[in-house]
Amino acid sequence: MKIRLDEVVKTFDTFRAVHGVSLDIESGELVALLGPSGSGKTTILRMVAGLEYADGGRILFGEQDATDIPVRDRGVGFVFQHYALFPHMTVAENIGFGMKVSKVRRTKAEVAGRVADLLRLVKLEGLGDRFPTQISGGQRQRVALARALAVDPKVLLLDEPFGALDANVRRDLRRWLREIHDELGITTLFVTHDQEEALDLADRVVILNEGKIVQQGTPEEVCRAPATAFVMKFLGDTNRLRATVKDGIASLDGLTLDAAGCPDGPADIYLRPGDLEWTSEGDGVAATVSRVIDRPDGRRLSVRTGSGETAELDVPPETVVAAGDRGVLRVVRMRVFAA
Ligand SMILES: Nc1ncnc2c1ncn2[C@@H]1O[C@H](COP(=O)(O)OP(=O)(O)OP(=O)(O)O)[C@@H](O)[C@H]1O
Repeated sequence: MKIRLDEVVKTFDTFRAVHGVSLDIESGELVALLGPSGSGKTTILRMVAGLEYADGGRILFGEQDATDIPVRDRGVGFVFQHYALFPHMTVAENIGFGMKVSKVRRTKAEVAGRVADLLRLVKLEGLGDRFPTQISGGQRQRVALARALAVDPKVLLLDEPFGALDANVRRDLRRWLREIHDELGITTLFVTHDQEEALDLADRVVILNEGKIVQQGTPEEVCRAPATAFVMKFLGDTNRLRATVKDGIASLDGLTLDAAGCPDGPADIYLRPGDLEWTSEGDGVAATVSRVIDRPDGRRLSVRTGSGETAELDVPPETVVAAGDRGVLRVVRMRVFAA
């Protein structure tokens, strides 16, 4: 099922939470809505679900205007952050619940067969008789997904489904969700404020800020060519160094860098920790190491430049360096935006 949002607007009292959002989600695509808290992600998801009405623009399911389709006929499955499993029902009863209340009539044996298939799909065979309090948080979210899938949704909506789980469980669950998505091919809209999760999971990432889409593209596109300083900062660790641009050339502590397309005047140079190299001499920005932080996969240096700005960069684990060392920051790649 293809979904189209066309200039969708949502206002709560006087506060505009969504400002004319247009977005196409292709059939079978997994799209992540990514943005900071309050950027309108959940509101957009709720409008697609029919739990909230847009007060401007249109939402289309296929060719049909969604406002003409009652919520229960939209064929939407949901999973929310806080597992809304029924505590007094077993795992199997939770998964089967939607089928029992559905318009599609199924015999007891059909429901039981489908529940068994879903338990296998979400790798919870043997746990059907447990109650939600007798399984882990990650297992509960898998039950919630099985319950959402039980009624053969055409669209799957997931709102921070792994938000309450610890980092390792989250990583496992998102890889697993991706596998399930690849197997079933259901059009999926996934809300998260976690960049790593969005980039790891989605075919396409839609980045929101203050109720507007600021950029959308494949993970590769948004990582390689962030459209604005906001996207650059939001997608991961960055250093910002102040520079001046004149005729497409940025000057930074005596170093000149290509800034084609950036208007003359003050500018910010953004560099990720992996965009800088540490050398003892050569072309670059002179700096002094203020701190070395050891990590399993390398060493992170905090440095201070000659003009007093700070930056962080990563060096291989075997690099011999200590606080107080002087050296040069070599710029491997960078982005420049007008300040
Ligand atoms: N029912 C409501 N009444 C009034 N304001 C609301 C309502 N729902 C959401 N908002 C406001 O709309 C804005 C967008 O909220 P929304 O929940 O969509 O953001 P979000 O990006 O999902 O944030 P989070 O990651 O914190 O869940 C926020 O400023 C929020 O306070």
